[in-house]
Amino acid sequence: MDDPVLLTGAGGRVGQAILGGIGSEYDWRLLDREPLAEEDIPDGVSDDDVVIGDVTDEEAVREAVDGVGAVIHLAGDPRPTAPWDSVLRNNIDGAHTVFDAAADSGVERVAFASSNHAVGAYETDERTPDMYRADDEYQLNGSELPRPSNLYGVSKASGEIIGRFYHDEHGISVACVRIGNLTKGHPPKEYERGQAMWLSHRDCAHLFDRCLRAEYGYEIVFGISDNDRKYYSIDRAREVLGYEPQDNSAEFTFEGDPKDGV
Ligand SMILES: NC(=O)C1=CN([C@@H]2O[C@H](COP(=O)(O)OP(=O)(O)OC[C@H]3O[C@@H](n4cnc5c(N)ncnc54)[C@H](O)[C@@H]3O)[C@@H](O)[C@H]2O)C=CC1
Ligand SMILES: O=C1O[C@H](COP(=O)(O)O)[C@@H](O)[C@H](O)[C@H]1O
Repeated sequence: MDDPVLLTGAGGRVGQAILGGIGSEYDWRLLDREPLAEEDIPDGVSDDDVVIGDVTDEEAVREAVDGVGAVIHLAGDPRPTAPWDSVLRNNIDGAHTVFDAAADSGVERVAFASSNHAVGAYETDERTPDMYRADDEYQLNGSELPRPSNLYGVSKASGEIIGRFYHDEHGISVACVRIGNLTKGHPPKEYERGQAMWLSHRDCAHLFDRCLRAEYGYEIVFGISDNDRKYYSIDRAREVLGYEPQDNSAEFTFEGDPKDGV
C-alpha cells in the first residue's frame, strides 16, 4: 500500500494497538473527534495529517479520505451498553459516512471494526458457559447470520451490511473484523469469555496489516489471537488474509499472569 491510509478512531485502544505495531510502516492520516496526544502520533505524521473531526461530519470525512488508498474505520461508540441514539449516530451513520466518502473518492479498501457482539446472542443459556471451555467444540466461522447481543451489536452488524453494499455497488474491498476482546499484555483477567476471544496488541496490529495488504473482495473474519479455546474460527482470516497470530490466552493463568516456563 503506497498511498496514505486513513485511520479513524486513531486515539482509542484499537487505534493505538495498530499504531504501536505498524505505525512506522504506512503514511498515516489520523482522524479522531478528540485531540490526539503527541505520544499517540507516530513519528513522521505531520499536523496536516491529523484531523480532529467527527465521522458523522460528511465534509470533514470527505476531506480526510481525499487521496488515501485505504481506510481502517474504528471510530464509534464501543460500549456494549451504548444506547440507540449513540450507536445510530456514531456507529451506523458514521460507518455510512465513511464508506460513502471512500466510494466517491476511489478508495480501494476499507477494514471495518466489527465486534463479537454482532453475533453475541449465539451464546445461549444452553451453550454457556460450556462454549467458553477447552472441551467444547462449538465454533462460529463468520458465515453465520448476525445475531446481536445488544443494540451496539446491531450497529456493528449494520456496519457489516453497509460494507457489503459498498463492496457490491462500488467495488471496494471490505474486510469486517469481528474483534474479540483487546487487552494489552495479557488476556482479560478472571473472565472465561474474554480469554476465549482475547486479541493481543501485536496480533491486532498484524491482523489489520494483513487487511491492508491481502487481496480480497468482501470478508467477515474474527479478530482474536490463537487461543487454545476459541469459539470463533480464525481459519478464514488465515486463508484469505494470511493472518498468523502469535499469542494464546492459554499461556496465561486465569488471573492473567504468564504461566511458568512459557
Ligand atoms: N476494544 C475492543 O476490545 C473492541 C473494539 N471494537 C471496536 O473497535 C473500535 C475501536 O474501539 P476502541 O478502540 O476499543 O474504543 P475507544 O473508545 O478506545 O476508541 C474509539 C475512538 O474513536 C473516537 N470516536 C468515537 N466516536 C467518534 C466519532 N463519532 N467521530 C470521530 N471519532 C470518534 C474516540 O474519541 C476514540 O478515540 C470500535 O468501533 C469498537 O466498536 C470491537 C470489538 C472489541
Ligand atoms: O465490542 C466490544 O467487545 C469487547 C468484549 O466484550 P465484553 O462484553 O466481553 O466486554 C468489549 O470489551 C469492547 O469494549 C467492545 O467494544
